Amino acid sequence: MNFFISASLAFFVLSIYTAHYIVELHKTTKDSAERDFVSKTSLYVSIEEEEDVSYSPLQQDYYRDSCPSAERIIRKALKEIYKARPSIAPSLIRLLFHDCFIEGCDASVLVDADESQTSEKEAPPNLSLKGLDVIAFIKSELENTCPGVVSCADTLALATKEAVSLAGGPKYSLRIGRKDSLVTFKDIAQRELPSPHATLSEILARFASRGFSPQETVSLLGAHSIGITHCTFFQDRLYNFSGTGKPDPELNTGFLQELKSKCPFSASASSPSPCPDTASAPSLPASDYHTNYGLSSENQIDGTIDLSFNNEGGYLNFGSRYYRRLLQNKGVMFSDQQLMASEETETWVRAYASDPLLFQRDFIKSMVKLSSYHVLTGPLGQVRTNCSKVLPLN
Ligand code: HEM
Ligand SMILES: [Ca+2]
Ligand SMILES: [Ca+2]
Repeated sequence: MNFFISASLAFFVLSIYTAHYIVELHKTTKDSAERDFVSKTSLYVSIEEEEDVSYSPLQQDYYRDSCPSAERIIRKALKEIYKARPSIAPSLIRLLFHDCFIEGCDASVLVDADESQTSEKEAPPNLSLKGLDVIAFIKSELENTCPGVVSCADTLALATKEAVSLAGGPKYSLRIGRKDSLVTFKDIAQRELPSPHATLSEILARFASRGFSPQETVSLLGAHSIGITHCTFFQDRLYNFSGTGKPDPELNTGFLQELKSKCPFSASASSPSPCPDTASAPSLPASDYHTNYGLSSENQIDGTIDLSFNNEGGYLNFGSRYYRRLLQNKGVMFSDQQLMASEETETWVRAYASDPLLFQRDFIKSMVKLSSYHVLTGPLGQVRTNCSKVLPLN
């Protein structure tokens, strides 16, 4: 009797899980090649599911037999690169966000355009991404040791985890076993990545549709306590806010002067056209975009602001200093300062400003959630050998 109940319960749970899995399949397959692939393998999916006893499709020790040194290789490589190029840490964190936010953590953002598809990298919010060269380098190290085993999506998630720690953020562990996509999503990236001109309700809606609460959204934005922002993304706030010809009245006046001196007036900010809904890219020449990832931003046409403000508040204030600046109306982008626009989000800004440990705990949870969002696992997806090239299906 007991056996009968638990057996049917198990069957019930399994069928829900399998059904859910298949719904997910349909949601994620944007491309007919991938759809073909899925229909050929869907039987395999259900068998695979019955054998999978773990709750999450990702696993603790996924490469234990196939590539036991994977995490060590990634950690060592990133540590070396970081010494010569500390800007790699924020660049990877942003790269992970842009990958995971668009159709999940599947390394779709890394794929080059070819005859059959455009590239997500060409979507305007992605034009200023950096660190792709470093993922390619680490992946080639992994290929030397365990060819064809470690996915680009896992490489990016694990390298980002190291980057957070190297940049003074909290340490966390990740489950692994992500697979790489067969397609890229340029149009979705263009439409869905939040703009630096977005209002709070727009920002919260984008994150909510991916299952992130307002609190989780506020905690993730703490990543804006490191790295850089091109002047282009907030210039309108300095010279021509909402077409008024005046600065954003919300902006701290001392900070306004500081920003103006680093981002002198340029014609594009005075243009009467309203801010586009998606982030407009800084006008980096193509050669710069493709080859100069490692060069300092001084070499670029557009000026930049250092978001860490020389590690204001101490090196260990990763995160918290961002919220303290928001309390002083010193958010750099309009979207940053918007976190003060509702009581709920303001409450979390205050909490994280005054309690770095609370921030670290919540940031870890949100980063793990972001790094595991909508992953391809099991027979879905592939393990690319070169992160910028999808492998042919057969
Ligand atoms: C409302 C949501 C967000 C908007 C509008 C936004 C927008 C931007 C923009 C415009 C930049 C400047 C890029 C450049 O000038 O090259 C930037 C930088 C950055 N963003 Fe975000 N972002 C958002 C959320 C996030 C999240 C959730 C994370 C990570 C968890 C993140 C991590 C970063 C990092 C680390 C940088 C610095 C990049 C570097 O120095 O290379 N952002 N963001
Ligand atoms: Ca993706
Ligand atoms: Ca997906």
